[in-house]
Formats: sequence, C-alpha cells, structure tokens
Amino acid sequence: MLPTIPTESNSYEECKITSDWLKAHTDVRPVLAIVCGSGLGGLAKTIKDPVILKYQDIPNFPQSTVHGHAGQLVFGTLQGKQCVCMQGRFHLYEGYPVQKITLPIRVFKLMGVQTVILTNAAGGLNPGYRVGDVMVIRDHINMPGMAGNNPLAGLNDERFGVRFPCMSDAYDRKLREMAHEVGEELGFSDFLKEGVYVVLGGPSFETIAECRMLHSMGADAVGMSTGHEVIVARHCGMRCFALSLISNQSVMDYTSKEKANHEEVLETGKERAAQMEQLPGRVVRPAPRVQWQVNIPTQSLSCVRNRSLSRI
Ligand SMILES: O=P(O)(O)O[C@@H]1C[C@H](O)[C@@H](CO)O1
Ligand SMILES: Nc1nc2[nH]cnc2c(=O)[nH]1
Repeated sequence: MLPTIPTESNSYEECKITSDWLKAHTDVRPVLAIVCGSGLGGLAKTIKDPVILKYQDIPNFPQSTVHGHAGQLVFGTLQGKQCVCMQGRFHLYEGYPVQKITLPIRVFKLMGVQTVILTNAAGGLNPGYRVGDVMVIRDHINMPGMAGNNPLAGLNDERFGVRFPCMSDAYDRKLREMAHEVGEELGFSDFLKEGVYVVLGGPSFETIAECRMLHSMGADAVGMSTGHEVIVARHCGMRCFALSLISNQSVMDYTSKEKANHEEVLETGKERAAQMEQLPGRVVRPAPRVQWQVNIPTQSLSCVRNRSLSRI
C-alpha cells in the first residue's frame, strides 16, 4: 500500500477554492503575477485601477509576518495587462511548509496567469557587486530543495504538471534579454547585472564561512525566497522572470566590521524603489508599434502595415 502523504496545503482542490473566491471578488483576470520582495512592495503603486484584497480575508492564504511585507493582493492593470501583485510573500523561516508558501502561485495559474515576475532583496556574494545593484536572476541554487525540502515533494498532480519537471530553463531567456535592453534604454546599465541566486532557509543571515562557500560554488547573491515559487511556477508551465536587489554586501572577510541586518535591507529597497518599480512594467510592456514600409518601385506600390509585438 502507498503511504498517505499530506498534500492538502497546495492541492488542486484547495487552490481551486481560493481561485474561485478571488474570481468572485474581482473582475480582473490576470495574465501576469508579480511577487514583491522585502521592502519592494512599492511596485503595487504602479498598478492601475487597483482592487485590494487582504490575505487575512482570502481562504487558505497564509499571513505575512515579516516587516516590509504588507500582506495583500493588488489586482489591476500594468502596462495594459491584467495583473495580480503579491504585496508580501511567505518564507520558510516563518514556519510555513514550503507547499503553503507557494500556494499563491498555483492559485494564480488557475486564474489564468501565464507569466510571473518576482523580486527579492539579497546579499551580494559576487565581489564585483555593490549595494543598490539589481541582478537579473539567470539561475538559482535551491539549498533547501537539495536537502529534500522541495515544494513539489509529495504526490504529483498531473493537472499542474509532470512528476519530474525540467529546471534548466527556469528563468526565461527572452525576458532576461528584454530586461537588459530596457535597462539600457532607461540608463540602468551601470547597476544592472545578471547572475545566480542561492536560496537558503533563513532567518539567520550567513556566517562568513557560509558566504565563502556559497560564492565558491557559483552563487552571486544569497537570499531566502524566490526559488520555491519559481519551481512551482515552472512546474505548471508559467514563464518566470526575477530580479534581486543587492541590499547588502555579504561579509566574506574576517577583518570586516559589517553586519547584515533587515533594516539595511529595507533602506536599500527605499533608495532603489524608483528603478525597481519601473523595470518589471517595462519588461512586459508591449513593444512600440513598428511601421513596416515596403516600396516596390516597378509597380509604384506602397504597402504599409502596423504591427504591435507583445513582449510577453
Ligand atoms: O522576500 P525577500 O526574499 O525579498 O526577503 C529577504 C530575505 C529575508 O526575508 C529578508 C532579510 O532581510 O529579506
Ligand atoms: N540569506 C540572505 N538573505 C538576504 N536578504 C537580504 N540580504 C540577505 C542576505 O545577506 N542573506
């Protein structure tokens, strides 16, 4: 007989109850979801015609317990696209099972979301990074997952995705390229980087020895989120794009007097708020209308077509 594994915290049925409730409380049918990191919830201000629903009122939703995470969903439009924004995410160290942390992602899938944009605050491990740099995440290293704490552990529900999903294309290449293009247009090139994010369970920040190890194994920034959400989003076929704000430099040197702290993380978020709020919207914005003009002199024929190319 097969063991009974509890999957109710993010089961199809649980997610459907939440998704149906949300559909009954807003007319917005999001194709885009945004998950805001610590101190980065200001992005929700850029959403037009907002409809706000508090986590405490949403069936099956966990509650935000961390300063800098407001604890509400904001529905509306961003660059003309119907979207839902999580102003506050959940973390392993808050005591939730990893399946519960990622429940909103499955709920968004059931509501029709196709693309997920995630932000987070992270410590910079790459010695070339400065506080205030913004890292486009190219890839992640999921440390809790390696120790068996993967959000897809448990019985697999094929209605969401396959048992063994591929993760070599987790962070969408086209959206990453778009971010650099848009970053250049906006004059962000000096602080826009691309690199590997390593997820830890937290809540303690890393020791010096841990930072050295994480960097030597290929990570550029370290944090406590995002990877779990991306795994669940990719499992059910959504495109993912993620940004880390380098909110502090990881301490790699025993002579350093620096100490990581959450206040600095939130402060850096305030200082980079304007740029962090602009970038996601510009990445998903439909490209400007391109005018194609074909002149065929022999027949003196002019054919002009207007086309709008969508970036997502
Ligand atoms: O939600 P994110 O990943 O932005 O939050 C980071 C990790 C910890 O929750 C917190 C530490 O300051 O910021
Ligand atoms: N693990 C971890 N998470 C962070 N979030 C913001 N800064 C840090 C950091 O230095 N380490």
